Amino acid sequence: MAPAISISLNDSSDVTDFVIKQGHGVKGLSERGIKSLPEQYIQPLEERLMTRIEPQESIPVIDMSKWDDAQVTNSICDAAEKWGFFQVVNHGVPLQVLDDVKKATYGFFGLSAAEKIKYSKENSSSNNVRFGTSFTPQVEKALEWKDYLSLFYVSDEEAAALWPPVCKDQILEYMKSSKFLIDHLLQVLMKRLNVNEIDETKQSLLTGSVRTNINYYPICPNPELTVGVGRHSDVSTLTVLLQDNVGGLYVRGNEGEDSWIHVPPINGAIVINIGDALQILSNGRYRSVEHRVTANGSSNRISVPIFVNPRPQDMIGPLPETLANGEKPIYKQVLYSDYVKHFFRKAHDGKKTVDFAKFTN
Ligand SMILES: CC(C)(COP(=O)(O)OP(=O)(O)OC[C@H]1O[C@@H](n2cnc3c(N)ncnc32)[C@H](O)[C@@H]1OP(=O)(O)O)[C@@H](O)C(=O)NCCC(=O)NCCSC(=O)/C=C/c1ccc(O)cc1
Ligand SMILES: O=C(O)CCC(=O)C(=O)O
Ligand SMILES: [Fe+2]
Repeated sequence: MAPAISISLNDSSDVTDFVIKQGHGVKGLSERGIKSLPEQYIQPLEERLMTRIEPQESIPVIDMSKWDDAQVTNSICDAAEKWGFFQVVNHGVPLQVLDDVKKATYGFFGLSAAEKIKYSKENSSSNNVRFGTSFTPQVEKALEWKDYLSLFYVSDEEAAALWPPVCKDQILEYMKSSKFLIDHLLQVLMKRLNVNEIDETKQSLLTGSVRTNINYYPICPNPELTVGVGRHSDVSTLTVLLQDNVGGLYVRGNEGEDSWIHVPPINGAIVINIGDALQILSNGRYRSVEHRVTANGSSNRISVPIFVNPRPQDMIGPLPETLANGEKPIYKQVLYSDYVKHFFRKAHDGKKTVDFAKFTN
């Protein structure tokens, strides 16, 4: 553990300097043993309280061993319509690959601040590699208790040149081993929308670009006052999310106001969630559901989401097949990179991002 250094926690600009400018992240604050949460991390009450946690509810866990079984494919589509979230087991991604990427995540965040800061927005030689903290600290009124590294995949060559050597191979392997699962899930989901053939254009809309994040949520001195990640829905088509065994991910449930369901860690399982792009492409049939991560007072937590997305230059809107029976389009056509920029330009704001793509009469 790093030696104690004196930072004045009453002075929020010192904290910002230490966490953001020097690259220590909230992990650095946590490891310095701070006893109370710096004020800029204190979230408004309504963002930290979950008035109704449904202990008896859970999102579906789908055994993928019989890939093509109608029961399996139906439960995938049903889950995407009802919950927007499910877990998969026997998914074909080797458990060793999952273990390796978790270890590599610890490897990256275990680097010194001086090493990690090389990948910050200010220092990174490419926009495709970014180490950061919270979500968009420049615009957030209250910060989130999370550090991350975000990697936008262009090619193996670029990854070899730009991604941190300590985690590059393991992340690439995880992305590659998940490809079959991703393609299969999307094929199944498309079939219910009467899309029977995924041509090149559709392939691009569904899987044209991939961004993988590694997230680190260090032990927090006052977990009840802040959040790991605030309420948001992903802007992806779908997200393949690996979590460790700590827990703390909550998904908005269907039982009225402020109902939340915990996503329990299951060894070897992968969480799948529908993102805004697929909600838009399916004209609202598949749901991109709000989720959040609590801060934890006793354990560090990591997660590794693969965001499968349209390409930035794609126009997204309801697929023609979803409108074939006269259904009215809920969403207009939007340029995907405009949509993503809109998401990153503001603090987390629940499900509001998708309004950007809604017809406003
Ligand atoms: C619109 C992008 C992201 C960037 O466009 P660009 O025109 O090349 O411009 P920049 O790379 O300079 O980034 C534009 C802005 O996007 C923001 N940004 C660019 N990536 C990032 C970044 N990973 N992090 C946080 N700001 C960023 C960043 O704010 C930046 O603003 P600026 O402050 O002016 O540099 C473009 O690369 C793009 O469309 N990528 C394809 C798809 C993509 O990455 N999709 C996102 C999937 S991520 C997702 O679903 C959920 C993510 C998430 C993440 C954290 C959470 O807490 C919760 C959820
Ligand atoms: O850490 C998690 O389990 C979820 C993180 C998340 O929602 C995200 O990165 O979009
Ligand atoms: Fe998310």
